[in-house]
Amino acid sequence: MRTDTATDRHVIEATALRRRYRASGSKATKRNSANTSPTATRGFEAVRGVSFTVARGELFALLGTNGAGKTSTVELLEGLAAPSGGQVRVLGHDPYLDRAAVRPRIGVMLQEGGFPSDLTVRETVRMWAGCTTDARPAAEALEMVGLTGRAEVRVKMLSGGERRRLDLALALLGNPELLFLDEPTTGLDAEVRRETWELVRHLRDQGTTIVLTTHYLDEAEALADRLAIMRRGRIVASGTPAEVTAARPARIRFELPPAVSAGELPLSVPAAVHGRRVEVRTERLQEALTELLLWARDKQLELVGLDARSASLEEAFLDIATGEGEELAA
Ligand SMILES: Nc1ncnc2c1ncn2[C@@H]1O[C@H](COP(=O)(O)OP(=O)(O)OP(=O)(O)O)[C@@H](O)[C@H]1O
Repeated sequence: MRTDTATDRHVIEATALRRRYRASGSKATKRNSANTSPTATRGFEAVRGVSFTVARGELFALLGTNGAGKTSTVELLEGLAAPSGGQVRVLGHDPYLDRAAVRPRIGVMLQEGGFPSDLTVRETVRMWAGCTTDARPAAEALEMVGLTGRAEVRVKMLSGGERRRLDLALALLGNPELLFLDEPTTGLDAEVRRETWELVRHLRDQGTTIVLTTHYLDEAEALADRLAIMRRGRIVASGTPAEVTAARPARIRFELPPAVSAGELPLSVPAAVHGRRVEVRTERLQEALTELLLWARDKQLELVGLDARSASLEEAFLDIATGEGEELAA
């Protein structure tokens, strides 16, 4: 019986987490990687004091450019490596030291599953099920990811997208409370991507806590309850997708009406004019838009191509994750 209410609320608690890759030959290795760069041989701190929590039933996305430290962080949560500093609790346990307690309760979808390619899909799932506590039936796992019709096909004959779905089926076998999805839709076509999103939403709605790393910002925007953006080993922005984008200016675009010059636009709306295209960037979208529309009505002008929208997560991400300036607060 679990009595710890903080644990019930927070499936993951990471506090000032650090991870340093030591010089070559150390035990601190990263899965699927054999980094022999000079940086790696000198030792390199990939995670530099990261703190966050993930609540039960929440879908939390970890974003960042290549090399930001996402995989290095997630591996600490999965118990694949010990942190070099800070603390991590997963389902109330240290995932590295208490791996036996944590592992049966989590599902991990790796970036590259790496299973024997001569086995069929069904054989692969059965083999994996043999290593999984209370595995769900193979047929059920395949049905969930839409691979039922491919059960007798050898893994080496699968497309890249089908392999990702097989990876997902394996991660779901143990009916995990906590699911780690590492770029789950890479290589999937648009339709299968949407189906995967539906499955992920369904799992979340059933109460599965999900940690997602992805390079697709529309995926994070569509799925995440909360997200964190990493840059150079630190979390530089976090919150709901709406909170992360709210701090970024919205934009309004339209065609400058004929017989109107740029100088005649309402002054309190600072606008950039390129040819006849007008673009307004503003942190007060509603106010600026109202002012513009009232001005247009007053002048009886039609604003052709009018398009007003809040910043997308993609715009916010590019601003935040690739920014070269001072580090933003987490
Ligand atoms: N085994 C290793 N030894 C030394 N440095 C490493 C090792 N593995 C990763 N790194 C470095 O740690 C940093 C973070 O890498 P990590 O893979 O965690 O980033 P990421 O955000 O997951 O990137 P990606 O989106 O490309 O998967 C990178 O600079 C990387 O080169």
